[in-house]
Amino acid sequence: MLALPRLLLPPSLLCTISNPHPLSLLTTTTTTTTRRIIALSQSRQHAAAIPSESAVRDFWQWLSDEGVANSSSSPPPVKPEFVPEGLGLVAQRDITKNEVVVEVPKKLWINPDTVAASDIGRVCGGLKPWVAISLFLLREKALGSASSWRPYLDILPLATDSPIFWSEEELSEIQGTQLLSTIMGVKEFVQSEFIKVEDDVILPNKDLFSSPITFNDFLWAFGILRSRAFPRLRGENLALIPLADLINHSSSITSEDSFWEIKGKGFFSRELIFSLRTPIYVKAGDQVYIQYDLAKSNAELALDYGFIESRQDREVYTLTLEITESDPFYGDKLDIAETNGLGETAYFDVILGSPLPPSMLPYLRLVALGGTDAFLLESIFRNSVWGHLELPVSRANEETICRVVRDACKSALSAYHTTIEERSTSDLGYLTLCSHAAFASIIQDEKLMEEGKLDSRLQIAVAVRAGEKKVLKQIDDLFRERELELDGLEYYQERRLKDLGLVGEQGEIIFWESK
Ligand SMILES: C[S@@+](CC[C@H](N)C(=O)[O-])C[C@H]1O[C@@H](n2cnc3c(N)ncnc32)[C@H](O)[C@@H]1O
Repeated sequence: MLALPRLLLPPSLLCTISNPHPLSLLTTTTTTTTRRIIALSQSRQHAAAIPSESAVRDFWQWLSDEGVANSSSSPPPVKPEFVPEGLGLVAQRDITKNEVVVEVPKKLWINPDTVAASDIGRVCGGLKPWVAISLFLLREKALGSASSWRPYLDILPLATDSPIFWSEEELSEIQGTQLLSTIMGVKEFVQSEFIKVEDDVILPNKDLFSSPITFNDFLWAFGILRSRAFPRLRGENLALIPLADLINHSSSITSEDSFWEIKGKGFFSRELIFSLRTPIYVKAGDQVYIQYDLAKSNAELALDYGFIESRQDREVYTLTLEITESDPFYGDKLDIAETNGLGETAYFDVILGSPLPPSMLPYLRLVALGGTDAFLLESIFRNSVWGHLELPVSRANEETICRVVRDACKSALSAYHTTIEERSTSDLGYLTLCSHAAFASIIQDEKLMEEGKLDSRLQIAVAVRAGEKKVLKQIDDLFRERELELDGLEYYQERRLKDLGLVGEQGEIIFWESK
C-alpha cells in the first residue's frame, strides 16, 4: 500500500533507491537542527494537545453516571490522571498482576454499530469502518454540548507526536527517511479518502453535517483511531473504548500475552464488556502500562502513536527489490521467485544488529543472474535453483550484488537531512556521504539525542533518521566485507566439481590415476 524507497535492479544492474516523495512536497529550509531546538523549546507548540483538568473531571463523572467508574462493592482500581504521556491510568491502590483494572460496557464503545444507530447511520452504510467512525467523531464534536459523547470527545488530544501531525518544518528533519515517504503516502491516502467521503457523503447531506469538515479534521480522526484502537480491534472490528484507551505503553513490559478480552457481563447478561487487565503488579499511585506491540519498528510506532523506543530491534530499514519486466530473463526469474514464496517485488526488513532476512541474498542473486550464469535459469534446474542461489553463484554475480547494494546504500544515505556541523565533519562532502561520513552523521545525531534538549518531535526525527542510517551503514559494511572476500568464496562451478569428485578439499584438481 505505502510507497517506500526502492532498491531496484534494472537489467543494466545499476541500483538506485529512489525516494518516491519529491522534496518539493516540503518547504526547503535552511534552518538547522540546532536552531530548531531553540525555536521549538520556546514555542512548545503542541502543549495545547493536552485536555483541561475540568474535561478530565467531567469525563470521570460521565463514566460514574454510566456505572463504569463506580461499583457498589469497591472503589475503582484506576483513575485517569495527567502523566508524562498525556493522560494515563493511575492505580488507586496496589493492583496484583492480571487483575482487571477497567471494564467498559458495549454501550460506551464507539464502533460501526454506534455509527449505524446514530443520525448519520443511514448515510454511512458501505463506508469503511474507520471512515464512518471518523465522520461520527467529527459530527459529534461539532454538536458540542448537544452530543452525549462530549465528555469523552473533550479528553481526546488535539494531536499526538505522530509525524502525520508535524509541520513542514518538522518534517524537513526526516528528509530522506523511509518514515517520511511512509508519512507522505499515508497522508495522500487519507486525503483521497477524504475527497471521496466529502463528495459522496458530507456535501450531499448538509442537513447532517452543518459544520464544515476539513481535511485536517479528518486527519485528526484518523490519527485518533490509529493511536487508540487496540491491535485486534481494527478493520471491521474497529472500536474506540473510552477509559481503556487511556492506557499507555511501557517498553519494560515485554509480555506479548493478551491483556484484554471481550466477554459477557455475567452469566445471565447478554451485554458485552471490554475487560482490561494489568500485565504486572502495580503499586498505588503508579501508572498501569501495557506493551502496545513488540513487533513494530520505530517508524511504525512513530506513525501510529507518536513515540519511539531506543531498542536495537526497533530500528528497521525496508529494502524493496524488484525483477523488472525489461529483464531478458523476467519470466524465468519470476517463476523461480514465485515458486519460493516471493514475487516480482519483494520487501526485506533489515533489522539493526540482526542478520539479513534469509531469502534476501538468494533473491538478490536471482535478480542479478545473467551472462554465463544464466544456465541456472533453465527449467532442468527449476527444483534445485533456489538451493544454488543460497550460496554464491559466481564471482561476477556476487560482485554485482555487492556493488548494487552498496551504491544503493550510499545513494540513500546521501538523501538524509544533515546539519551544517555534520557536513563540515565529513571530508567527503554532503552528496558523497558514504560509510565514513554516515558514521560522522550518526554520531552527530546521537550527540543531539544525548544532550537531551530536543523537543519530543525532534527527538523522534533525530532518532529515526539515526536508526535508518545505522541500518544502512550495517548493510553497507556487510557488503563491503563481502567484496573483500570475493576471491576466497566458493562458487557454483567449484562446488559442482567437488560434488563430482573432480576437485579436492584444498581445491586441487584430482586426476584419473592408473594403477
Ligand atoms: C492509547 S493512547 C493513551 C492515552 C493518551 N496518553 C492520552 O493522553 O489520551 C496512546 C497515546 O498515548 C501516548 N503514549 C502512550 N504511551 C506512550 C509512551 N510510552 N511514550 C510517549 N507517549 C505515549 C501517545 O501519544 C499515544 O499516541
